[in-house]
Amino acid sequence: MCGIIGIVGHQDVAAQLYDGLLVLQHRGQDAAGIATADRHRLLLHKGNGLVSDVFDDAAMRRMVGHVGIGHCRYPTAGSEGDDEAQPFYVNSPYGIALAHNGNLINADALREELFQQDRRNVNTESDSEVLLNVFAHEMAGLEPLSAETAFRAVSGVYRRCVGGYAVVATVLGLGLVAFRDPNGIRPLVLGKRSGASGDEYAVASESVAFDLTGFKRVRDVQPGEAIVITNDGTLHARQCVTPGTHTPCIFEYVYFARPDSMIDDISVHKARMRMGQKLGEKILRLRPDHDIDTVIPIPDSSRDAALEVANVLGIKYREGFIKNRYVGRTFIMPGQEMRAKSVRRKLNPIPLEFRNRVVLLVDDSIVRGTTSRQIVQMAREAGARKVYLASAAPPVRHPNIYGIDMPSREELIAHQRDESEIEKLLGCDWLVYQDLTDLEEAVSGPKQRLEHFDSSCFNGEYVTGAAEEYFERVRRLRSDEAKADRRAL
Ligand SMILES: O=P(O)(O)OC[C@H]1O[C@H](OP(=O)(O)OP(=O)(O)O)[C@H](O)[C@@H]1O
Ligand SMILES: NC(=O)CC[C@H](N)C(=O)O
Ligand SMILES: [Mg+2]
Repeated sequence: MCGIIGIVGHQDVAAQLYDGLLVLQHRGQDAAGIATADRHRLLLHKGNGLVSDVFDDAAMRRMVGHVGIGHCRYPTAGSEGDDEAQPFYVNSPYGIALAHNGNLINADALREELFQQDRRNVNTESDSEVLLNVFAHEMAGLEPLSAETAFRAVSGVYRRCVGGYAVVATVLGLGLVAFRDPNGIRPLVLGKRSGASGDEYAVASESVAFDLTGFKRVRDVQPGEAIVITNDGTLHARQCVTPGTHTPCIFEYVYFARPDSMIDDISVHKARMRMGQKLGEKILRLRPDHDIDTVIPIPDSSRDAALEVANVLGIKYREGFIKNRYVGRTFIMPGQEMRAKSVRRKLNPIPLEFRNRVVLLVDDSIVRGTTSRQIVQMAREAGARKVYLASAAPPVRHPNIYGIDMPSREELIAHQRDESEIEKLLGCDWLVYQDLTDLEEAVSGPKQRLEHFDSSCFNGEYVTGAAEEYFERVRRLRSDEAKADRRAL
């Protein structure tokens, strides 16, 4: 799940893009990049690493221009190489830089089509470079360069690109173009700031990016909608395709997004608290006479839910695991060996919170089981009498194909296993998962703001459709085994 941001201001925007990327860092730790547009040039700096590693003072000083875009990457297609860091750039037409959050599921066919039919070469394995070339091809030949022509080009992208995508692009001589896939699977939000020189606009994956940069959240970009902010700061918006069913990715609320973000007008923090409430109620239904002494969250992402589980059960909430703040998120690391090592480096128990107690550990989700397996073991070694485990999301049984790197069913601990088998594998005394209807209701909230979700990793229903060969191909290219083989080359 990458993070994207775009700003059109009245002064140089690179420093603000940098600040925005810093707070979107949780969405992608592998690579980062910024492109700014001067009057006659696009300036681009990108590379592998955290935002703070990729940019130093010298790099930042070069990045002039009052329009720009930024990206932090969590690879879901192609390689982890720095040539696939984003934004990507094409010089024709006009000079366009583009950054993308999501995944195209027809990238191979498009790549072929671009070469054979549009005479364009995509020089990496990245689906985002494919998307850029489709957009560039659709822009080529449209005159004059204006918001109108950009909207027509985005309509062309919608006709051709299938999958989950939220996109920011800067077009030299025009300004900023941003759009969201027809099902609104990936998030994109619009912000505004009024200054002495007039209004300034920003778009970002999550509203939290605005907090640090002084923008106010205006609204979410709608599924199938494009926004163009021209160099003079004028905002244009257009529905460029008949929207499909709006199915935002439910995993954003479960894990990816920061709790201090609003996505599709829903507070992630509140959604997680409601997940905890529902989960607590389910535990009470299943075990009215439970013997739990303490509820312990698995930091970071489960905290909101765990606190509410404790409230519903009416028992103590204790921080039993201390997180090393210098270790990043383990789930979005590229290889299983690195993920497994990082759990122990990242989390350490406080034994007195475990000794002789019956503990209920709460996590937001169990995907490969890397975290929970080790955490249960740590809780036992720290002296817990019994270790129960609760997941605020249902079992993850299906691959994600819209921008989360869960390519292979075989890597998922819940694949072809029932809950008692998973319980044994994780080594806990009792395992309880949230039900999908409860999760969806928790996110939707009392105002029922959303009716449908992309819950494909839980129920195997893919809103864009996907052929079995696609899953096979993704598994072949992106399983942990395939990635390890590539790294060994
Ligand atoms: O079953 P797994 O494959 O281990 O994946 C699930 C775990 O990974 C994530 O944590 P992560 O460490 O990435 O980030 P966090 O600090 O935000 O919780 C998530 O919150 C779960 O703890
Ligand atoms: N997680 C994402 O949004 C990834 C974007 C793109 N598919 C890449 O791999 O770079
Ligand atoms: Mg976690």
